[in-house]
Amino acid sequence: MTELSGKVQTVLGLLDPDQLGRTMTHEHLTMTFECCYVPPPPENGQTDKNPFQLCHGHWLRQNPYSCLENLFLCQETEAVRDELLAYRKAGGGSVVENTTTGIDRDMSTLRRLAKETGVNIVAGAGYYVDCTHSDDMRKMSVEKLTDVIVGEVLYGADGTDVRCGVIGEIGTGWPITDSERKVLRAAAHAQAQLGCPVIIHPGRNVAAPAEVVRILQEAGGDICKTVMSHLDRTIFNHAELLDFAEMGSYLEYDLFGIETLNYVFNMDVDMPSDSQRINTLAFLVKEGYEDKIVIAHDIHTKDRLCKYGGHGYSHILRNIVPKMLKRGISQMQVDKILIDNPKRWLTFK
Ligand SMILES: CC(=O)NCCS(=O)(=O)O
Repeated sequence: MTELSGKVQTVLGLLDPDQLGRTMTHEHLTMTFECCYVPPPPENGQTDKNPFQLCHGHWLRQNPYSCLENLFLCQETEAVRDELLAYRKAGGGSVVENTTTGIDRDMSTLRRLAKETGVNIVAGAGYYVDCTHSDDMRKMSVEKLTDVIVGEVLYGADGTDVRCGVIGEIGTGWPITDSERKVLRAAAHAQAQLGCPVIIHPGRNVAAPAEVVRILQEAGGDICKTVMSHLDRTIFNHAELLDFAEMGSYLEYDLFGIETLNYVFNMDVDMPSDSQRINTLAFLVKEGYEDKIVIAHDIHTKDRLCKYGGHGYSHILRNIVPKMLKRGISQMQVDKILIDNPKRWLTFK
């Protein structure tokens, strides 16, 4: 037992879990995604020059990673602040901010956003995918990495006294690299010490989520307190999805609002539409997993903000929930997905 037991840790301090309200479990409020820039496809004519005009809106939404300027969400703090205020008005209470080391976590900005908007913000500890790992960090042992992660939760991250309340998103690719394996083991060790929530970014392969769970389990991680993100672009077949669900993690559908034709990070993947995501949620509910589902938008590029004609942080509350109800998910089940499941996950043991 620590002083964290039974509490949620936000960037403004400890919170009674009942205060969380509706919670998006996977968002970014300030980050850079430069590491994932993809040069514009030569065949479609559009360049990435001056893309933030209405006439280029469709191109930008179809090629979000091919415009460098689009990858700097960190330049939009004022717009994000306004959108968080709108999120509160729409009935939102809390947001888990998944930016970890490697994609420019900014603890002071998170604290400011929480103070100015009244939205509870839970920040993430640990490291993003291999290509963002520094030389220094690659030399660290699992024990040293564990100490760093534990320190970010207990004392504060990036030289500030602002504390993280969740480990992740811990980034992994496919195949999982040696450095990513070390970070996964460190995350599991830190979780075993702290009794805290963990959230994983799996590689873009159907086998990736289960492989991550096996690594965490072997290192003493608590799978029941772990969220597997991005299942929308990772596991498609219903039988394979049920096999993975059996392993016991939370199942996160967190790309609501993304409806691209070509998923440039894995062209074999057909990115689902929001309607297809809702049908998958209805399927999981029917199969008895209503206590394991969490959802979000994972906003990580500028084009998804309302300022640029995007859906913003309130899309799920405004548009997705009404359609979930129409597709046979009850209000009680919606409340589990938006309130009870995030609360259980985020509460320290
Ligand atoms: C910030 C981040 O990692 N987002 C995930 C994008 S992905 O296309 O689902 O991998």
